Amino acid sequence: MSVSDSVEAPVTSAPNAANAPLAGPTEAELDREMSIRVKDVKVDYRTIVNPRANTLRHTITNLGRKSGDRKVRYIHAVRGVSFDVKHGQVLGIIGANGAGKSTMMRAMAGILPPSSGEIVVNGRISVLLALGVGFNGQLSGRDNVVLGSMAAGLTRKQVYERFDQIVEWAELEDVIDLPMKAYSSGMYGRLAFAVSTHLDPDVLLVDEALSTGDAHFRRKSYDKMQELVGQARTIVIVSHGIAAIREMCDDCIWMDKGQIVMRGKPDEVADQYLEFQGVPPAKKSNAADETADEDDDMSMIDDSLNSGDF
Ligand SMILES: Nc1ncnc2c1ncn2[C@@H]1O[C@H](COP(=O)(O)OP(=O)(O)OP(=O)(O)O)[C@@H](O)[C@H]1O
Repeated sequence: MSVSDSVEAPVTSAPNAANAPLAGPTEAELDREMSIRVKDVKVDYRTIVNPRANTLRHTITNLGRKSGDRKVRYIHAVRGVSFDVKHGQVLGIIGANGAGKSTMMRAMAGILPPSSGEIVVNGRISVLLALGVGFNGQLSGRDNVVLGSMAAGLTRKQVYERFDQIVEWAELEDVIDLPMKAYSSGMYGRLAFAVSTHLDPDVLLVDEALSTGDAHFRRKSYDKMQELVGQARTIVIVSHGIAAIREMCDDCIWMDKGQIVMRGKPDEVADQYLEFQGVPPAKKSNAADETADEDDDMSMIDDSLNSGDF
């Protein structure tokens, strides 16, 4: 007979610390423990629409004129999204066009303030976005590397220590002193990728930037990402390249119409998402080459988008 069979616990109405349910971490503890916390975040864009400008004739005859009956319209891009990301987790965010993925990334990067809710990020962030935030085309590649790295929190000394490594990785030694407006979009993307991945970030946010450059650089970028994944950094990747999400991420969120539809293992979430999209079952592939059927069309679209986005 075991001790637990022979001895009955005293029945008491007094609170018993041993029997009390274990209290989970408090909000404040989670804020410190997690790498990223997104708490009931909403992001709205404010746009101006002219309700009368809905005909081609009206548009042409009133081109350049200000119309008196313009209306403000709010686009609810992110509608009450909550999730936590642990240190070292690699989270993929997938979803259809306009689902709110990039808006969510911009909010996490601190570029776009949420309309409501809260975002907590612990550690130094490095952001690699296909759209918008980038280098100054009037400045040389060299100046942009220095300014971009310092803006991300590196000291002048740290920047100089890493400078050669960054330029060498991007293979842009010959053009580093040219103004960046003279760079091709692929060259621009290579330098952006090199800077953001050589900053030793605690948190790396990558939005549709894995398909930058030619085949050689895709492979290089993929290898660099794998290296960062191996270093247990927290990484959030937004991509239409489902093969890359499957291979690199250990967690995945599917967003639609500004909300989270599903969160789970990348394979499970990706399969559900593709089924919802009416895409045939996934074929395992090498993400570096993005040869999967499910990705081919999307990476071509990404390419064309990336080419003009910097
Ligand atoms: N600057 C902006 N001003 C107004 N509306 C915007 C702006 N940027 C995005 N939106 C709108 O917000 C919604 C979410 O857009 P977002 O770019 O976050 O989607 P996404 O999931 O990243 O899409 P995609 O896969 O096409 O890149 C869309 O309805 C879009 O039209």
